[in-house]
Amino acid sequence: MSKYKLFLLRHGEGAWNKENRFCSWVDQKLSENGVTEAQDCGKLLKEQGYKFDIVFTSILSRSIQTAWLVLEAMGLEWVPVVKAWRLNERHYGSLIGLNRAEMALLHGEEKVKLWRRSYDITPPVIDESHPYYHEIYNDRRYTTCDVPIEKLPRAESLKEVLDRLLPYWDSTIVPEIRKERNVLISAHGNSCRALLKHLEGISDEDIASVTLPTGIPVLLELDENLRSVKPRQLLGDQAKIQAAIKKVEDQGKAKVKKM
Ligand SMILES: O=C(O)[C@@H](COP(=O)(O)O)OP(=O)(O)O
Repeated sequence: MSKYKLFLLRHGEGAWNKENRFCSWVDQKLSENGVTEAQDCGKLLKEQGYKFDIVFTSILSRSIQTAWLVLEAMGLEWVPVVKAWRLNERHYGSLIGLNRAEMALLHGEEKVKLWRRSYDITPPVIDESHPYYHEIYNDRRYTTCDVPIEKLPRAESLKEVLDRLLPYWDSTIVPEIRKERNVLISAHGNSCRALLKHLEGISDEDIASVTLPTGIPVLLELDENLRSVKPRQLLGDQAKIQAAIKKVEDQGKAKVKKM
């Protein structure tokens, strides 16, 4: 029986989503389109009569900005926004900054699909020679985490995302849900996929075909044990949502650059 409702949201389109680059722990703001997506998401939730008592985000700007825009559109600016690195996007290691279509040309679409969607394959780690290494690990936000900077990930599989996210889910988010607070998690494609895998009991194989578009609220209905009891609902125009999912999937296709 459905006892609790929970919303997951992948942030609105970010600048590097648009450029088809692996963004991961690089802190990019929303694109103009991403701002509109987040505002539209808030309007839709308001129209449908939903309210939030607390919002959880990662410590990456695109998820925080999305939460703010959603709350503003709902007239709920006063609602607390709680941030944690444990909701950050998956750490894509040395793939960070690279263009997916170019990687598909170089390494093949299958390899890029494995990197992006397999459950337990960790991409190559980032090291100090990587152009974004210092930008990430010298960022003051990472001194605020519950683990020291040197222990923070250097690359993660989806499984490793779930391993670092679950303790936070259990200790901090679950108690709010059990208090019957209306919770929104504004996070990322892969941190939301990891949580979905856990809540819906999706197999290691089947999670590969779950793709989330930007700016679309995902409604989950959970039972007493916080397990999903109904198929997830992606709210909004279903044809547009399917097209947006296909667009994300196609980001990993090899495209020959026009001369
Ligand atoms: O890191 C990124 O570039 C994307 C996910 O990339 P894919 O797994 O879809 O390749 O994360 P998000 O935009 O949700 O923060």
